Amino acid sequence: MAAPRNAFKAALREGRFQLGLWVALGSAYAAEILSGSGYDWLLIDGEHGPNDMPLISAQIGALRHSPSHAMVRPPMGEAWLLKQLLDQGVQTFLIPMVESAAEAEALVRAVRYPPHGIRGVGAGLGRASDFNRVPDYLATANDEICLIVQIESRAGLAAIDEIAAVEGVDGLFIGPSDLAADMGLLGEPGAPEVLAAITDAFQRIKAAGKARGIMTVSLPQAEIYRDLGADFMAIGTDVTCLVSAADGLRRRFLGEEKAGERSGY
Ligand SMILES: O=C(O)C(=O)C[C@H](O)[C@@H](O)CO
Repeated sequence: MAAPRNAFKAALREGRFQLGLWVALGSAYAAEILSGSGYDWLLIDGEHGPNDMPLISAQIGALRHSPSHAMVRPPMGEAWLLKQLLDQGVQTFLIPMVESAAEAEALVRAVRYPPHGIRGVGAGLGRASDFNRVPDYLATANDEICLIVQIESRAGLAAIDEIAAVEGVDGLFIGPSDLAADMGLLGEPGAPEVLAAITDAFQRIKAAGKARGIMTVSLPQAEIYRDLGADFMAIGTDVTCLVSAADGLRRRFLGEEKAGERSGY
């Protein structure tokens, strides 16, 4: 028996668009609720959400048998942290703020067993190997890992061709908010200059044969990114959905807003 098949990675390889949602509430219960909403993938955000290892593990567990694939973004791409997440069963990673091919190569090595990498052997203790019930886990695990690196600075954009050429990087994900901030446009991810940079980045990633990812909380912006050729995209967050629904319900009851007025994302 081999490591579990990574359905998200397979879909990207086959060119099937994957729709996602950001999950930052830090709750396994919320993640389980969202797994019924029909998204192809859910991003458990350890960079900005209040998540630690047990909490991330609980969310991975909640999504384990659901149709929504769990992707995890650790606060940073440290090998020791990736090792723990790998053993908990994380197969798809989104690594923030990658700015060079050397960083990307180190990440590839961090998520692979020797001789291709430096991943430590201990998955028998974790969910990754179904707690040591998957006999061929060690021999097959590398093939099912999907590594997505986030490009969200001018330095990352400058190195994008070299980063995209790294074998073992499956996709490049543009972070419009941080990119805008780095470009001197804090809070303006939809600015024309940022869109021009994203358009150019998408073309370069496509030319390298890698998948193009992005996120937004604006539906009109999502349509623009879709037209630009995004292969996978998150179109909102659990937090913004909750705020929008709760605030909107109260406003509608109080007559401050007509039903549907704030349907938004
Ligand atoms: O820079 C970005 O954009 C991202 O990395 C996504 C964010 O962290 C954020 O917009 C999530 O709401």
